[in-house]
Amino acid sequence: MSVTPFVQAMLDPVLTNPWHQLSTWFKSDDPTTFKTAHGMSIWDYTANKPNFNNLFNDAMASDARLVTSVVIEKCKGVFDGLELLVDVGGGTGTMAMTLAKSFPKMECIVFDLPHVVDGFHGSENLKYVGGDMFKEIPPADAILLKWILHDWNDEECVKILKKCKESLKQKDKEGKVIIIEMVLEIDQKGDIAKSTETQLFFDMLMMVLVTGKERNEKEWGNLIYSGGFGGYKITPILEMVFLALHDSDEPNMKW
Ligand SMILES: C[S@@+](CC[C@H](N)C(=O)[O-])C[C@H]1O[C@@H](n2cnc3c(N)ncnc32)[C@H](O)[C@@H]1O
Repeated sequence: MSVTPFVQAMLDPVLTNPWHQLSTWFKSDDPTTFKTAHGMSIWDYTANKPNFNNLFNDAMASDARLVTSVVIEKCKGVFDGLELLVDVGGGTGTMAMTLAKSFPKMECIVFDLPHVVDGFHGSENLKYVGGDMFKEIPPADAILLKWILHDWNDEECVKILKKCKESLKQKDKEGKVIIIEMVLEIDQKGDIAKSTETQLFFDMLMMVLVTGKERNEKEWGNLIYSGGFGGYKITPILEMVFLALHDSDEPNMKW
């Protein structure tokens, strides 16, 4: 399992140039340093530059390979019994493919921007659907958001979570949103945790490339409740944290 594609993408001039524009960005009204450097958002850039689109999607896929196996090993119960899961912003489907194989009774939909999923073919229980998560998410009884919310500011995240809630409501049963993200941590003695340096680097990366940020538990809680969800449970995996939300007012989630 190699994360070389991830490192290659991070070191590509398209992603390193924005770091050199910080002072210009600071004096401008641009939402991101990426926009100052390239004149458009990273998502418009991937739509317009097929080579970069491939590089970025391969980077995400290599990271997904690493995380998926751990998620399935440690959190199998989260997926047990689900009938239809939509991986929102699921890229080229690395995570959903593994989930579809591991849970053959569960239908999986990879939902992403059309230029990301165009040309991909699914299998018996895996489908690719192109669309915009700010407009409509296909109906599901579970929604997966892996490395999605950290790309967006609070207002945008609340919009995404409300769209998730609408999608879950269209199915006749209680649903859940499964979020794979990091939670910024400070340990019980008030010292910074081992992974804090990496987490803070990712926080800066989000500031440079997109409108998002990394969040601590309190910030996650605020987002989750503002998105209309009544409870959540956090399960640590690797240096990341696995969060699940319940589509109910029940604060004590179980699985
Ligand atoms: C950081 S990547 C995460 C990809 C994948 N979930 C993973 O962890 O490997 C964010 C994804 O969100 C997708 N995305 C961005 N804006 C979107 C939108 N409006 N609707 C659907 N997907 C979107 C991007 O195309 C990209 O695949």
